[in-house]
Amino acid sequence: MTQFSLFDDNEHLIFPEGLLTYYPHFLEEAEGIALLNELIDTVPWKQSTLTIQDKVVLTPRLTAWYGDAGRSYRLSDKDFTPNPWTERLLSLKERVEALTHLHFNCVLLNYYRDGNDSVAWHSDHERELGQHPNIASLSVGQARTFEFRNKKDHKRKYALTLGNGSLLIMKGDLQQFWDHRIPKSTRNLRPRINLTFRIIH
Ligand SMILES: O=C(O)CCC(=O)C(=O)O
Ligand SMILES: [Fe+2]
Repeated sequence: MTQFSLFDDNEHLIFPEGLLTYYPHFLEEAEGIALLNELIDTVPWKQSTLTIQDKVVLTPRLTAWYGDAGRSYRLSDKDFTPNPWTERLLSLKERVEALTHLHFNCVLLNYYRDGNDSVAWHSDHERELGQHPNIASLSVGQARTFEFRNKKDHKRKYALTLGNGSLLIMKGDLQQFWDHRIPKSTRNLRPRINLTFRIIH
């Protein structure tokens, strides 16, 4: 398996090195699509709400958490109990760990049903994730654009396409200095599921 830094050539002069590692073919094409279909059918998907300027709105995607049994997690000052690991998700976690030599105790699944689904600008920089969280992000299904923007200088912006079966490792200072998002698209997009393996302390 080849491993390469995303922002080679000119771009790596601007984008700090060591913040991202991208494996375009962590899963083969067919395995990615099989995983997509299995997860669409078997995961207890939920659509949560968020409050924007005193208005309660539905999150524009479906989500599910899985994690180590027997403990609940605290994230963004909310307590939640994850679903227990399934064999499939545990074996994916172990493959990611074997490749990256990192360790994870939970996974957040995001299901983007079509181009209307999205995640807004944010960083995963919660106290519970630690100062320099390593997050492993596995994507299956429809390729979607993933954008980064420097928190202080919004003109410093990068985009990359996260394809079916790809694995993106986000590490170091990335969450501290950069926001990321999956923008909506007016194109007619097929479903995509993203799995972010994390450690919650
Ligand atoms: O779907 C993606 O690739 C990103 C998801 C994400 O940023 C998150 O769950 O925090
Ligand atoms: Fe994120």
